[in-house]
Amino acid sequence: MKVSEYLREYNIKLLKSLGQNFLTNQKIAKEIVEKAEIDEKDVVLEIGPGAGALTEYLVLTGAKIIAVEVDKRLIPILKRFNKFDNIQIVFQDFLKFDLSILPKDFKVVANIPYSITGMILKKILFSRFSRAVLMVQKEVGERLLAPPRSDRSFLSVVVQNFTVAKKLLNVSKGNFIPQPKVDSVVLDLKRKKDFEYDIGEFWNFVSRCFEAKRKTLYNNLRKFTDVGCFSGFDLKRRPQELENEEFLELFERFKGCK
Ligand SMILES: C[S@@+](CC[C@H](N)C(=O)[O-])C[C@H]1O[C@@H](n2cnc3c(N)ncnc32)[C@H](O)[C@@H]1O
Repeated sequence: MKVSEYLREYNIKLLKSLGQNFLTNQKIAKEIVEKAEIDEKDVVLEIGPGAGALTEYLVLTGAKIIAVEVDKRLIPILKRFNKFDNIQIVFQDFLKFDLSILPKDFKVVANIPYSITGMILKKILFSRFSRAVLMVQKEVGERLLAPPRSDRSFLSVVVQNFTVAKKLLNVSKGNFIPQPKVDSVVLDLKRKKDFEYDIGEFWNFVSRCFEAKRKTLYNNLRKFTDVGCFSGFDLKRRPQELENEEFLELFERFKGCK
């Protein structure tokens, strides 16, 4: 059955507040799962399975799938997966879901609710994931991948230092019901095994460097640390102008100085 038929059969009206734009194009769902290169030894987290568009293909990989969905109205639609013994569907708010129960190096494949993208990303990056294939709003995805000296945020710097990040697919808004206002992209975030810092500390540091994006690094840093720690560094630049590696260097200095 098609996604729209399931929704009609169970009389479910999709909610904007839960970011419920369901993927209707099965070819795209299949392609996303193929590009995630799942094998049967993997444990895969799906956030927000919705009516199961991606789940259909995830379950066929033979991997162990844990799907976390907040909307219990979708139980009758998702119960069709009960016949598979490699999937567990948990009806819970993902933001309250305990990721520490998943084994190290688990993967994430999800078309996430856009209104909580930042919180979802934070939770994934702070976990023991190895790779995340995520559909996000195009503008958000492009900003996450934005290089130095373009319109980027602290999250672009964190994501690009902590993972090898690239775009896998463009997905236009016509492939969803209801149709969202914006297009989407699918990102591939592969954790860098050699990132040697505490992600929480690095996250806080970079976010403070970007606190006032239009101000210089000097002005941002002096609010929380001794700028003397960064001697020899050109602090007259704005945070968007630095290379990713320069943030690692700044962070090293900051830690050494504390
Ligand atoms: C963009 S839809 C994607 C649905 C489906 N995966 C697809 O591709 O068609 C986002 C899904 O996330 C669910 N969702 C929203 N907030 C959530 C939360 N806090 N925890 C878990 N699921 C959530 C929504 O109910 C919805 O099913």
